[in-house]
Amino acid sequence: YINPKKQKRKTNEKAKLPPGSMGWPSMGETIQLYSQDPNDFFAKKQRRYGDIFKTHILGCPCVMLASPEAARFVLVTRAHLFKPTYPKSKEKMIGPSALFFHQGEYHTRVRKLVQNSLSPEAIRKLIPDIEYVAISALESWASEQVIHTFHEMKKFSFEVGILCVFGHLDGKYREELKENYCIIDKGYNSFPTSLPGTAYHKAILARKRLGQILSEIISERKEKRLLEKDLLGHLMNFKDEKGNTLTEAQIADNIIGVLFAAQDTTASVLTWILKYLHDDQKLFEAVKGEQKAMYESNDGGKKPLTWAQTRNMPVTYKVILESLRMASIISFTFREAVVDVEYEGYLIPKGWKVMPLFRNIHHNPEFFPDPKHFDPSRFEVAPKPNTFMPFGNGVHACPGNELAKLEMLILVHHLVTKFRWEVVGSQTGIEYGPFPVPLKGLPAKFWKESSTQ
Ligand code: HEM
Repeated sequence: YINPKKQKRKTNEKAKLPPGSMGWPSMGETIQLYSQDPNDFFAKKQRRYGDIFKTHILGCPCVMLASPEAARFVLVTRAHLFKPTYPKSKEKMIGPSALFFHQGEYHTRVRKLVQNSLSPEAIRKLIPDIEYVAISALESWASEQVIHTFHEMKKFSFEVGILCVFGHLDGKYREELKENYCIIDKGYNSFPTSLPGTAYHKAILARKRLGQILSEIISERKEKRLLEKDLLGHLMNFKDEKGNTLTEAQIADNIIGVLFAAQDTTASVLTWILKYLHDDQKLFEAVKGEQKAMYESNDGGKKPLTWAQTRNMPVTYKVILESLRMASIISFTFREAVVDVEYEGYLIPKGWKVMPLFRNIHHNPEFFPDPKHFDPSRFEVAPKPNTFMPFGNGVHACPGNELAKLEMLILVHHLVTKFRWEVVGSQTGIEYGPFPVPLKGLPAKFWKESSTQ
């Protein structure tokens, strides 16, 4: 008879830590990570130590995982052994009840509500509204000299986020939300301190204000007894088997969290798409051909796009997938081992962080030949299982992925059928804020195509 508990401990005793260097004990390798392209940092380590290696990041011992199997182990098959982990300052800024900080029953419950409000059935109804937001954005860019593409894309993805969360929200609330989000944006990655006047402190105040605005919106809905099918409606109407509802703070944290998760991510990818299309004329023509055909069949854009049409844009869709792979804007994620875990003979001690390295997997020539080359046709064949995870994997995988793809398709449709654009300046390179975007946010000039013909 073998006692499984003893057996387990024995194996753990034999397991050794993964290879790797821990750097300086206090600062770890943090300085090295931030002083160079983080992907070079990981790629060098991977070449030296293999797919699993240890290091110190932000003062924490950490195991990095660069194989699809290891990422799946942490995010899917053994997800219960690893909890999400974020710096306390970020948790405070977004709100501690937001779903991505949680594991277990509360997470599952809230996630279901978020998923329902972002399901294909829910988002297909938003197509005309998203089209309206996209066209207004494009028209406004065409009336400017030069725009900061990333900033403008952020405005666009925020408006779409608002549509999902609140449906048609009063302009007064929209402006107030935008204003306070901008302040949070500036403070989110700054040094956390309670000193008045600092970007972080201002952001914390703006966060409080966001809570108040949401409270007003909720009161108004309650007064009018509105039963909406948007995310706010789902969260407000929730009742568990015992009749418990969500508190206003839980609702607010989740709404602020979703808007946060939706904005910079989608905006960065859209900025990359514009750069890739701009840099490859043949590709641009192929996308334009596909979209123009649809535009013509919709009476020159008089009829709105249908859900079926958005599901049938194979050329554009592959450009989106390849942009997600190339840019891999979420290069990695963090979890923390809740017990000692053994993987492939290696020990991951309790309390250590683990980081599945999405970007390294997406740029591994074994899964994506010639990985630095932008080639949408590689997606004519489905990638090998678990090698393509731009939206993560498992219990915390992105519930907004269909919406993100839908809004990107819609924006590209209107962009290539009616507008042209030129990137301004000759800078090439990447900026990290913290998601990678083209240098200076891709300054560009837009114009309406008809005015050049
Ligand atoms: C191209 C755009 C986007 C990308 C690349 C992206 C990527 C991701 C990734 C990789 C995760 C998982 C993180 C982890 O496991 O640690 C995630 C989670 C999440 N995303 Fe997205 N996302 C995008 C757009 C959106 C949008 C538009 C929304 C909402 C409208 C959204 C809402 C969320 C939420 C709420 C989570 C947390 C889910 C959970 O913890 O259960 N995302 N996203």
